[in-house]
Amino acid sequence: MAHGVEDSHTPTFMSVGLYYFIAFAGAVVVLSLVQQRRRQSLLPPGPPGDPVIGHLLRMPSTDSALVFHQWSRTYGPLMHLKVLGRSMIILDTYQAAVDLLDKKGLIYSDRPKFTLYELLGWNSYLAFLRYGKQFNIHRQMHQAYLSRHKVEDFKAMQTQEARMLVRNLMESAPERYEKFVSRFATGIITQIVAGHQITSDTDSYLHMSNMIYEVMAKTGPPGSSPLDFFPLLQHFPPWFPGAKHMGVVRAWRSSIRELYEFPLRTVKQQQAAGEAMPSFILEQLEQMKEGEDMEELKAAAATMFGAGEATTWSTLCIFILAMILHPECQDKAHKEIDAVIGNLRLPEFGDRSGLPFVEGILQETLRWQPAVPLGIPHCAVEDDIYHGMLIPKGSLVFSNIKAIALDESVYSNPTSFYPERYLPKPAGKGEPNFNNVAFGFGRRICTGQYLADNSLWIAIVSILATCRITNMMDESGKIIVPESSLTDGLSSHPRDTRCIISPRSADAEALIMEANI
Ligand code: HEM
Repeated sequence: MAHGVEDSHTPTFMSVGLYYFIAFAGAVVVLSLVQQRRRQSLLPPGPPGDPVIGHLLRMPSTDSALVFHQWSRTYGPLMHLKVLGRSMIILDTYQAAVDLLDKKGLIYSDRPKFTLYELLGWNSYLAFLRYGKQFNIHRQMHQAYLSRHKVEDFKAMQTQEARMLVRNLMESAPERYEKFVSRFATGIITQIVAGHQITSDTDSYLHMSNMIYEVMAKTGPPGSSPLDFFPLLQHFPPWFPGAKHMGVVRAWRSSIRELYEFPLRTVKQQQAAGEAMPSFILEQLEQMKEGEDMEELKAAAATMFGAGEATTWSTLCIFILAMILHPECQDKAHKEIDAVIGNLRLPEFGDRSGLPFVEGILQETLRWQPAVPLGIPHCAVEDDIYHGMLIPKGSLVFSNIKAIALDESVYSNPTSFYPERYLPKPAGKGEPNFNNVAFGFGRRICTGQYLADNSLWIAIVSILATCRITNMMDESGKIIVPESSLTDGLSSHPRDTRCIISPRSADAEALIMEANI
């Protein structure tokens, strides 16, 4: 072979490099496949999914929390689902929720990006904020005004509102009961947030709360819209498969913005006229400096409305449903109230510790049909290992509150409504109260829990002390027994609460009608 002429079989520097590169790339691919396999094998168990789309087509269209709980019976307390490449982890037991969301708050306090809620204009609602500086500001504002200590100041107002609720129920036709319960829930929030008392059906705040209920009912559990998994769908018309929630966005977005603007605008006008009542907004305005940005305050106030009304309203409607179905519980509550309070006065907060059965009714209402059955998803900010299982960074982590309520190892006969279960043994079963579950977990636990607890208790005890809730009859005189099923939304609501609410006695009626409200 002549010098300087390359043998075509001798590898050149370039081709050697190419071999090395191909070998290296191959090794990387193999290694990442091995690693992916290993990660897959570490994921919590879950039902089989489809290629690429995962469990998208298998997601339940109703009763998601219950369906997930049924699946968890096969796959265990930590279940993994995947939708369009995104991991979802469903926590089926109290222990798993506490171990992850409470004890590992640094990892599990974020929220995922909720594309649907962003499109609706709810992106700066505390409940949907990512974990960070803005979250800390909003959370601090809420906690300071709704702390266990501060909510003591609202008890007198809540008692008044509860008595007004009972008077309205006694005087109104059955088809208006739910409206008055909603007015009670909204009325408490408007007084706290804006110092505004609702006195008529045409109140602007009632109109706004109806809008929120409607939007919540039409958009399913949080984080479950196809838009959340596939944001490109926002560019498609509502008739396009998966894009139906764009119809809700288009119809309601501008009205939702009004919930941000209206409360602050009105309180500022009242403040200028020297007529503003004490409220969250007024207190914040008084602490703010001239020219300070108002957006955070608007969002924090709007969140209180959004998060506080529908949940309280739905829980009280669940109580009414439970009472229709369980007259024996009403009888026991009546006996307890008569023995402790008598029939010469109405209940007050000071009576609470003396009424353990009524307390059981409240706890059982929260447990029997939780109003927020899947909580609001948390998001893992880094990979985590729990009992040898991998929870990948970015996973949506749901605490299945409904499943925890149905845990037979904690609650005997869990589907039955049985307030005695909370009484200490031997009178009851000494089972744990549910208010440490119903309001969620960790650093994202409900900021309104103490306020809500008081609103629910005073409404429930006031109704029980003065009214009897009975079945309605149809035209043929047959008793209507409502089904105990709930809608599937950010908060769930009973589908049927048809009943008759009437005064328990002439004395009870007189007490309510003569109360100084
Ligand atoms: C019966 C009534 C209520 C129930 C059952 C309820 C339940 C819940 C649940 C389950 C969560 C999710 C917690 C988590 O992520 O782990 C939550 C969050 C929240 N709730 Fe409530 N809630 C009620 C009433 C209220 C009220 C009256 C307010 C305020 C006035 C309120 C404000 C909030 C806020 C701001 C969040 C989000 C907290 C955050 O993301 O940091 N809630 N609630």
